[in-house]
This record gives sequence, C-alpha cells and structure tokens, in this order.
Amino acid sequence: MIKAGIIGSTGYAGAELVRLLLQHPEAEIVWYGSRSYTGQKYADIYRNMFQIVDADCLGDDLDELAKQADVIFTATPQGFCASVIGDGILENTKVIDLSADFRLKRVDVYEQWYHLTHKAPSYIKEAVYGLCEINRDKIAGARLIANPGCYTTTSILTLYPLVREGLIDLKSIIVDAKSGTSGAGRGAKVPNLFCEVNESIKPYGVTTHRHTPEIEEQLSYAAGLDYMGGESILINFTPHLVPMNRGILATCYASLKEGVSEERIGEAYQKYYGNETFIRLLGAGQFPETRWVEGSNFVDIGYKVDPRTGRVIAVGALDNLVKGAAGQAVQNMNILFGLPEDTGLKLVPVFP
Ligand SMILES: NC(=O)C1=CN([C@@H]2O[C@H](COP(=O)(O)OP(=O)(O)OC[C@H]3O[C@@H](n4cnc5c(N)ncnc54)[C@H](OP(=O)(O)O)[C@@H]3O)[C@@H](O)[C@H]2O)C=CC1
Ligand SMILES: CC(=O)N[C@@H](CCC(=O)OP(=O)(O)O)C(=O)O
Repeated sequence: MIKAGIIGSTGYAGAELVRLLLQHPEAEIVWYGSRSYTGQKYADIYRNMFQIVDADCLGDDLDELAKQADVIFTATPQGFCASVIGDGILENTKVIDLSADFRLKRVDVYEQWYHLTHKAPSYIKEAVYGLCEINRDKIAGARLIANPGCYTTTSILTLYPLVREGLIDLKSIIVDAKSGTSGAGRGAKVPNLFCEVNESIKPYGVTTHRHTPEIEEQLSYAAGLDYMGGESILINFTPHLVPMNRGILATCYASLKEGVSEERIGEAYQKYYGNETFIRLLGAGQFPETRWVEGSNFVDIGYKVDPRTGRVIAVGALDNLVKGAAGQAVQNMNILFGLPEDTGLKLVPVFP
C-alpha cells in the first residue's frame, strides 16, 4: 500500500483528496494535516467522514511526515510548499504540490504574478509539471510534481492539439472561463459569501489573473517556442465566478490558419486524445457542461468553426476539485508508483 500524507487536508482540495484516497485500492492515508484543527477529529470537520475516518488532524511537520509517507500531497496556499521543501524531504518521499509554487519555470514570472518571493527557486528546474496527458513520461521519474491548476488544466488541454498542430494563429487566443466557488477555497472571504455570489456572475482578475502565465508557458512549449529564452505566446484569460459549487468551463477562441477545416480540427483532437481515458471528445458542434463531469476525473471537450469569422470556438469542462486538483494529483501518484492511471479514479459523474 502507498502511504499518503495530506498537508492541507481540511481545505476543499485536501478534502477531495481524502475522499479519493479513501476509495483508492492501493493507498492509505497516514496523515491528515491541518494548521487550525490540529488534535481535532477529521470527521468532526467534515461530517461526511463520520464513521469512515477515525483519525485526528496532525500538524504540518513535513520532515516527520516524510519519514512515514511514500507520498506527500501539499494542498496548501501559494508559498507554503516552497517554504518547506528540501532534500531531507525529497530523499525520503515524493511530493505532489497542488499549489502553483513549482508550476512556472521562470522565477521572475512567478514573483511578478503571485506577488511573493519564491523561497525555493533551486527546486523549480527539477519539478515536473504534472499535466498527465501531456507529461506522463517525465512524471514517472520525478520527485516533485507541480500539479496544474483548475483553470489551466481546462484551458491547456482544450487548446493543446490546436497549438501543437499549428492550426491557429498564436496571437489570437482568448480564454473566457467560469468557475464554481469551491475554486476559491474554504477560507472566509467577503466576495465569496452567498449573497455576493448567488444569482450573479462576475469577471475577476481581468488581465491580471495568475493563471495567465501558466497557460501561456505550457502552450508556448506546445508551439515549440523557446520560452526560457524569452519567446512566449500571449493570451487574454478572463475568469468568472458563478454560483455553483464545482465546475470549470473554458470557452477558447482562436483564429484559424488559412485552409484549416473543422474536419482537420477533429483529427487533431483524435490524434492527441483519442486514446485518453479521462478526455472525452464530444466532436464538432457538441459542447460540454459542468454538470456532466461533476464528481469525475473527466475533461469533456467540444468545438465548432465559425466560417463567418474564421475562428474556432473550443470548449472544455471539468470538475475543479477532481481533474482540476485532487483527481489529477491522484493520477500523478498512480504514474509515480507505476499503477494504471485510472486506479481509484473510475468515478462516474454525479447528476443531478
Ligand atoms: N479549490 C480548488 O478548486 C483548487 C485548489 N487548488 C490549489 O490547492 C491549494 C489548496 O486550495 P483549497 O483547498 O482551495 O484552499 P483552502 O483554503 O480550502 O484550504 C487550504 C488548506 O491549507 C491549510 N493551510 C493554510 N495555511 C497554511 C499554512 N500556512 N501552513 C499549513 N497549512 C496551511 C489549511 O489548513 P487549516 O484550514 O486546517 O488551517 C487548509 O487545509 C491551493 O494552492 C490552491 O491554489 C488547485 C486547483 C483547484
Ligand atoms: C474561483 C476561484 O477563486 N478560483 C481560483 C483558482 C483556483 C485555484 O485554487 O487555483 P489553482 O488552480 O492555481 O491552484 C482563483 O481564481 O484564484
């Protein structure tokens, strides 16, 4: 059995990790980490775990945890993992970080968009960006995985085949994305109160959202650009908060290169995702909805060409807490430990 420890197990992403790992046939949770609830029963915080989890919450001592666990998940705020990571931990265990600390390869870009000083820049190079469908070969031998974000997983996977195959004008990409409020985490914040969110939809982080450079970097690699040398795709990324618990939907627009047909687009999606367990290709003119992926590790993708404007509109949807966070983290764990990628992740979407 893989011994797993979760730092931040009381947050939304951490709680989803608990739910998934409890159902994983090859893993057991040895550490329910928390800062505020140390010493309290985990099931007293999350009552869905009543008579399922008997453990108390422990603290965030990663050095001690690294001696007990084969893998540590850090489902903690930006900056935490970078502030504690070190060889002492990585020599004993694997780390899958759900925050953005090791997702961006350029420390100056991280510091500019996150307004934080990076505490462990020397580990950025070795960290592997854990977008499983694209990077599984590199993930397999890694010690430190940077688990991608929810908006970014949706946006990158939706656009990747179009960029990789050179079908779109790289200067024309717009991502218009929506998220359920669990994406903002469990911490109390006025903009996320019921009355502020319910019966409304609002854009936020317009032109400044921290996921913009993550999408740009990964798409730049897909396009074969020398990102570290200063070449980069630039996009417009606009997230919106919508009154639902879970779900991300990203509507991506791009101008097609001369002569690219809808059929060619379909071929590109088939080429990269035709055999992927967790990517469901809906085909031309069929569009995903968050409700059809909720509770599962699926990403649903559909597209259509607008012949009037010469643009393709490609839409992706996933559950932000599953494929956008905990599900992808478990998928990464499966790859790290040589298990079939769908072990513990054969989750049927919930509806209604
Ligand atoms: N929510 C989502 O949809 C997604 C989240 N993520 C990422 O996952 C991470 C967690 O997000 P989310 O679950 O939403 O956040 P929450 O605010 O819901 O949870 C944060 C967790 O981190 C713990 N924590 C907070 N500060 C510290 C600290 N200084 N030291 C140790 N533990 C700390 C909290 O512990 P306690 O409450 O016990 O004090 C809590 O368990 C973030 O990096 C986020 O970007 C990634 C993809 C999607
Ligand atoms: C609705 C909401 O607030 N969403 C969060 C993104 C989700 C998240 O936690 O970020 P990562 O995916 O990078 O880890 C935000 O906009 O910052």
